[in-house]
Amino acid sequence: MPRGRDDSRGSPTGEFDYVIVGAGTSGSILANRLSEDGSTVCVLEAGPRDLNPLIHIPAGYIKNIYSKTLTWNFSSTPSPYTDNRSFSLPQGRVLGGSSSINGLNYVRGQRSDYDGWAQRGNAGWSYRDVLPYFKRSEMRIGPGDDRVRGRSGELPITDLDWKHPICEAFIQGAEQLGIPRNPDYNSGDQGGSGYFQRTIKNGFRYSAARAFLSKARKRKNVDIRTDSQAARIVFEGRRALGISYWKGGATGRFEYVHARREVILTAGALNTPKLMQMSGIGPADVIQAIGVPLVHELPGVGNNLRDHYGVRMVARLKNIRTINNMVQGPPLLLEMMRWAIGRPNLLAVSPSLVSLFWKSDPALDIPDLEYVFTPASFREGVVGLLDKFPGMTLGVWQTRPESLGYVKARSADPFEKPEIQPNYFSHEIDRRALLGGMRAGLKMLQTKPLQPWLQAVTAPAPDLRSDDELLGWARAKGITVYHMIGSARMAPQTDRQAVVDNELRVYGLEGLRVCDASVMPSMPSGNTNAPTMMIAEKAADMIRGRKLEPIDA
Ligand SMILES: Cc1cc2nc3c(=O)[nH]c(=O)nc-3n(C[C@H](O)[C@H](O)[C@H](O)COP(=O)(O)OP(=O)(O)OC[C@H]3O[C@@H](n4cnc5c(N)ncnc54)[C@H](O)[C@@H]3O)c2cc1C
Repeated sequence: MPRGRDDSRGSPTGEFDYVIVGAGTSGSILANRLSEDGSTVCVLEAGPRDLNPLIHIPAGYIKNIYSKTLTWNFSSTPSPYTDNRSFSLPQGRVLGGSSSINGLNYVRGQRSDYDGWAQRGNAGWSYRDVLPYFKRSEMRIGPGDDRVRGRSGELPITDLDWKHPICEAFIQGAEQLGIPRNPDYNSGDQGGSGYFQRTIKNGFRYSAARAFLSKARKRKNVDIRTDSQAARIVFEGRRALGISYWKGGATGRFEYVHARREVILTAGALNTPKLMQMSGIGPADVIQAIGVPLVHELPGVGNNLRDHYGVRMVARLKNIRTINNMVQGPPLLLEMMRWAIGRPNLLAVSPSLVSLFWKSDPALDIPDLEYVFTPASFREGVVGLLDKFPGMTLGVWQTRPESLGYVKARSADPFEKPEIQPNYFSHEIDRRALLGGMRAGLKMLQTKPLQPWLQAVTAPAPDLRSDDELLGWARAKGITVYHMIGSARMAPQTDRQAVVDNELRVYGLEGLRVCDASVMPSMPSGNTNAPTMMIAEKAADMIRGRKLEPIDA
């Protein structure tokens, strides 16, 4: 019988109060919080344990995002808006999920992101409501206003300790363009530039698994099952009863775990909608096409997928050593030694060092662009290899994209990859914003403080400066920023695309919630790990019938 069409549930392997599918950013937090009071929790994770040392050394990022074993190896369907290119879309497939392979930058977004979620009918998700949940996870090490920053959570957030003159010159140059320094872009007031805050402490990456799951793992009431890939949510009528899954891959054992209270989906914005569709929840045509019985029609499952789409502008430098020259050959040994003795070093930095949030149009009242700056540059057309000469890179993306994509299961086989169409750059607003971002970025790369070292801007090439040329370059060279969200959208039931209510319960069904990046109603203005953590923290309280007091700050 083909995989996934097997009507049996699989061999029973016990029952728990909660069954969580996916031990990534959100699943790790939920496992930790839900087991605090003695409730029993089973966590199913398709990937392996996080034993690979490159997960834990921040510089390992550059290898692991291309790992065949630690990611899902997904790629996008080509689209004419991005010159019919297919994008590699890595998602973590290991304990910690994408937080084990991500770029380590901690960014909460803007006050108006969450106020916007509430205004669109999602009561309880305004900035004042979500702020206590951002704070609860966080162990901020460094300056910050304690009204908005957490000090006693599980996740260390540190400042960059490795400095480079080009970074300072870039920030000074931005100041000369009227973009102020911002001492804390996570304070609720995002505009300006400064250094990224990172999920790194003492030279090590703090994935959600390291920060949260490691605590849950020590409890007897928690069972973490790796190499266990959910194949189907099992229903009795409209109630989710448990999960059928493959232990040990496609040739392994087919098993079933029962949930006494709830099944919680935290498989990420690509796998959660795929699992729902394979379980008969989603758009009727998609369910019919994959040949599984329709359990509940929800047209929004898999739709409303958003991601950030950005470009990397590059300049060649002279008379200075940049990261390019410091991590190739013998200088790398020096950095390794510095890492080993706990001195500031290049193995313990996030891939992007300087942050800058600004506006694509001066008429806007809040930033709509995120810039990431690093004194390093990649070889043109070569994945993951740095230039041999000194260089600097300024990436930019529009923070709140309007382009909408989708995810569709291609069959009922859990091991078949889904069709993913992000539709990057398909919306005019996105193209206008990125054009403004490129124009401002080119100025930022050529300010007076950078002149002593600047040789030439090499990408986009100097002969590409008209609107059409820059947009053409962005279409041809743009990249994913790996921030998939929105494919199981939280919205009031009056919205035809709504998948979950404001307590993250799946509409029309019982005992089933989605608590990961899929539920975001719109893109927060920044990277998505911190907002996903906030969602999981809040979900844990909703499930337990608790609530932290809102904070007015
Ligand atoms: C390369 C990369 C770089 C990034 N950089 C940053 C950054 O610098 N800062 C930032 O804030 N954000 C960043 N992000 C985004 C951020 O990491 C994600 O938004 C966040 O981790 C999403 O959390 P999640 O819980 O929704 O999903 P994930 O963390 O991806 O977790 C999903 C988990 O579910 C498991 N799973 C999936 N399907 C199944 C199944 N059927 N059965 C069992 N288990 C399953 C997966 O293996 C995975 O472990 C980056 C992401 C990537 C991929």
